[in-house]
Order: sequence, then C-alpha cells, then structure tokens
Amino acid sequence: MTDVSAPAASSSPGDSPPAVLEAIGLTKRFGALLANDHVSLAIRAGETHALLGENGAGKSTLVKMMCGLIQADSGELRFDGTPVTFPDPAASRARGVGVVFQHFALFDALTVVENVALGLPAHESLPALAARIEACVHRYGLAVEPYRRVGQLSVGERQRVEIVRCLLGDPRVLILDEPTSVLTPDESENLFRTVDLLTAEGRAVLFISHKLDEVRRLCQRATVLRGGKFIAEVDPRRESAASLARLMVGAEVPRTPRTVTHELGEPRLLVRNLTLKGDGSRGSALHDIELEIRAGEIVGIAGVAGNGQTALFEALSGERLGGDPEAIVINRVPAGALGPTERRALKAGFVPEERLGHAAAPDMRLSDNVLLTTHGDGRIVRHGIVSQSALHARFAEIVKRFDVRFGGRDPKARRLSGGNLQKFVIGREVLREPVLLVVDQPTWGVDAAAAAFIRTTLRSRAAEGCAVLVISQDLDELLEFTDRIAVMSEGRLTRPVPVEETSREAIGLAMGGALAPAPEDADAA
Ligand SMILES: Nc1ncnc2c1ncn2[C@@H]1O[C@H](COP(=O)(O)OP(=O)(O)OP(=O)(O)O)[C@@H](O)[C@H]1O
Repeated sequence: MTDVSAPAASSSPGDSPPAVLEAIGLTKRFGALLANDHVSLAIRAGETHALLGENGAGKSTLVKMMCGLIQADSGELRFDGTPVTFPDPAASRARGVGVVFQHFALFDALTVVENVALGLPAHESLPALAARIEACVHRYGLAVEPYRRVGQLSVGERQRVEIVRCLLGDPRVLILDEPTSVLTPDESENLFRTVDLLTAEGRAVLFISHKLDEVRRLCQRATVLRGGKFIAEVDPRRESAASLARLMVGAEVPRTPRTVTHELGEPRLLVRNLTLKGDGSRGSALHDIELEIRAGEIVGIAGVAGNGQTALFEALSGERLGGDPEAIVINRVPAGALGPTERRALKAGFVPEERLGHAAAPDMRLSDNVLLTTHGDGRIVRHGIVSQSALHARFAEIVKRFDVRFGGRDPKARRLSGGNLQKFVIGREVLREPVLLVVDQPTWGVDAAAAAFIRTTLRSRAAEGCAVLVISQDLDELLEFTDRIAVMSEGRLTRPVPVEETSREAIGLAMGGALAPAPEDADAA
C-alpha cells in the first residue's frame, strides 16, 4: 500500500502541479543533535501537503528553515523553481510564505485589529484594517471579531487571528503548524473548508498534524520524517492511519487500554456552587459549577474552546481566587481561598494548556523547571535547601520514564519540541504522585505513540488512587479513556455522565449549549 518515494523535483514530472516552495537536502544540527538530515520537501500549488513525524522528528526545524526563522547548515531552498535564501521571516513573508505556529505571537492586552496592525509595515487606519479583516473572515469562513481583546479569546480563536493575519499578506504558501490540535471537531471542519478554499485558489498549504485521519481526508501528499530523516512521500488518501503511524514510528502504535472498572475511593475534589465573575480583559465567568471526582476515576470535560474551561482550570489550580473557600475542597481540605503552592501541598497537580510560559518557564533549564512545582516536595527541598542530587535524580527519572527527547544535557525549556515539552510537564506532575491531577489538553501537539503513553499514564495514576480531571477539546480522546464526561458551555458545567451512557451526538449537542449530555441529565434539570 505504501508508495515510498523521494519527493519529486521542481520540474514536477507527470501530472504533479508545480512546486511553489521546495526544500532540497536541508540539514540542521543543534550541537550533537542532527535535527534535519538532508531533508527534501516540495509544497505544490493547489495542494495540501502533510508533514508527519513523531515528537522531535524535526518538523518544526524544517518549517523554521523554510521560512527563514533559522538558517540551514546546508541544502537549498527554491521558490518557483529558483534558488532563494530567506535571511529572516520578513524575507519569506515578502515572497509569500505565511506561517501559523503552535505558539501564537499575540498581545493579550490589544484587540485583534491592533495585533494585526503591529505586524504590518504599511500605515493603514484601524477601521480600514478592520474592514479588510472582516472581508477576509467572510471570504474564508473564519470567525474573528476585529475589535475583541485577544486576552479574551480562546486558543482556537487566537489561531484564527493568526490565520487571518497571514492571509492578509496574500501568501502563495501557507504553513499551518498543528492547527487542529486546539480545535473542536466543528472548528476543525471549518478550518478544512478554509484550507480547501485556499488550495482551490491555487495556494499551496503545508499542514503539520498528528491526527492521521484528518491528514488522510485533507491532504493530497504527505512527507514523513523520522529521527530528522526523510522517510517517505506518500499519498495519504491511499494509506490507513495505521500505515502512516507505522511510517512515522517505525513500529506499531499501541492503543490506550480501555477504561477499567475498579472500586472508587473517597472524593479527592469537591466543587460546590463555584461561581466566578468574568474579569473583563481576561477570564470568563463560571456559574454554579458542581463536580465531584473520587479517587480512582477520570472525569473528562468537553466543550468548545472559550466556554470557561480556562477559568475553571485557573479556579481549580488557585491561579484565580474569588469564590467561597468552601466551594473547592481538595483532599477534604477547603481550598477555595488557597493559592497554587498551598494546593500543591495538598497533593494536587496541575498541567495547564499552554506549556511554554505557563506550564514551563521558557528560558529556564529543564531541571529548574522541575523545581518550579516540586519545591514543596520534602524529597527535593529539605529545610529550605535544594538537594541538587535529588532534583537531578527526579529530572533524570522524568526524562527516562516519559521518553523526553532533546539535544544537550539540560536545555532551556524553549529548546524542546512541543510534544517533548508536554511529556516533560506531564512527567513532572505525575512523579509528584498527586492524589488529584487536573490536566488541560493532555495531548495537544503530542504524537500518536506519546499520546497513547500519556493516556495510559493518567489511567495508571487513577488506578493508583488519584482523581484525574481532564479538560480536552478532543472528544475522541475523552471517549477513549475517561470514565465520566461533562460538558462546559457558557461557563456552566453539565453533570458528568458515564461514558457508556452518552454518545458523541449527545455531547455535541451539549457543547452547543442547548442540552445536557444525556437524557437522564435533562430529567435532573
Ligand atoms: N534551538 C534548538 N536547540 C537545540 N535543540 C533543538 C532546538 N530546536 C529543536 N531542537 C531539537 O531538535 C529536535 C527536533 O525538534 P523539532 O521541534 O523540529 O521536532 P518536531 O518534529 O517539530 O516535534 P513536535 O511534534 O514535538 O513539535 C528535537 O530533539 C529538539 O529538542
């Protein structure tokens, strides 16, 4: 089935459309690590080309070289068949290469139109720019409101702002780095429609994704990297998700074991009538949240981004206070008025959605990032003094058990690939042996094998008596490995129902805000 071949050259033999942007034999080394080893890739007019590979396979490195963010050690770039160099991203943008990265470069305090204006060289009045944004939004079906403050937007909305920002530059090539990992199924569908419109106009799209089913639907070509090397160029429509995963991983990808039933223990998290006001620039309101999670179970929260999931995470982690102290009880202790460190001392662990900047400090070394959430752990800090040997032992254990891959011995967090940083953050929290673990988007940007590993790890933590709360926009993920699912909509949470008693459709309806996720819930209401 797999038609493994080297990518065609820009001459585009046969019926291949012409290549717009091509990488030919690009090589990039970071110290001892060969991140890209003679990698070639041709992105063609009117096509959506997938770039696939495990975490750390070298995808972002390749993209960064193709847009001038970093320079290749050797190899060549061609644009419309002609050799080209991009000394910086502005040079690639000027030729018509637009990139939407996983980490958005937007200012929270500014509105959408102000953010977009910042990136534009020409002087244009804000109303004129807002009108252009609205025209673009209309043409490509992207829901973006020019005058909303970016700090109030969900991750999915921020992504659309970045896409609009790129499209205003009228790119010939659009590179989307894991665009759907933060989107709901509906939002993904909308994005696919946008991508189809763009390719129908003759633009070339490079689509990086770990979601193989959507790659098979959307893309006409896929390049697979493994360990920094080009492995194959295939037609994903003629592959199965399993055969693509095999190419990426070089072996079979394990599945998360189905939910096991076991005795549930005492409540580790009790949320009663938790209500928070929206705080204007940041953070939505929460209304009468009720939730109980017992030792041994995993509860999932589904919902369209921007419906209060972040506010709920912040309220649970203690980053946002303001409710009644009794509204949140962790491990039998009223915790509503406690900050994050005090909640950690109650053996709670938190993994926020944004790994760079929130879960991990970008410019701190990984070992120091371990210390950030383990300083209350008597095994690492004794009488206020950090035991360097214990800290490094913990760091080494996280890296080994969670298969965190990077170059060097103890790099800064920002040097890690997105998926490897996620594995690091999950590992750091899990090895603290929490009795309550709250995880927002556990597998965002993580490859299939690592995602399965993370889910299995969370399952094992639950089996060891931890209560786990998983907030995820990936409904398939929630259906695969949680015990009960609730839906968040407009700051309200439905009552969690056992996974086997609900359905995709019921959850989808509840996500729309109209109904509860199961008939019994409607009765209760
Ligand atoms: N600036 C850097 N300095 C040192 N090592 C780096 C740097 N950038 C990337 N790396 C390393 O290069 C390798 C490839 O990383 P890259 O980000 O390209 O992977 P990726 O395929 O995009 O992974 P992911 O799917 O997790 O985002 C990783 O091992 C990463 O740690």
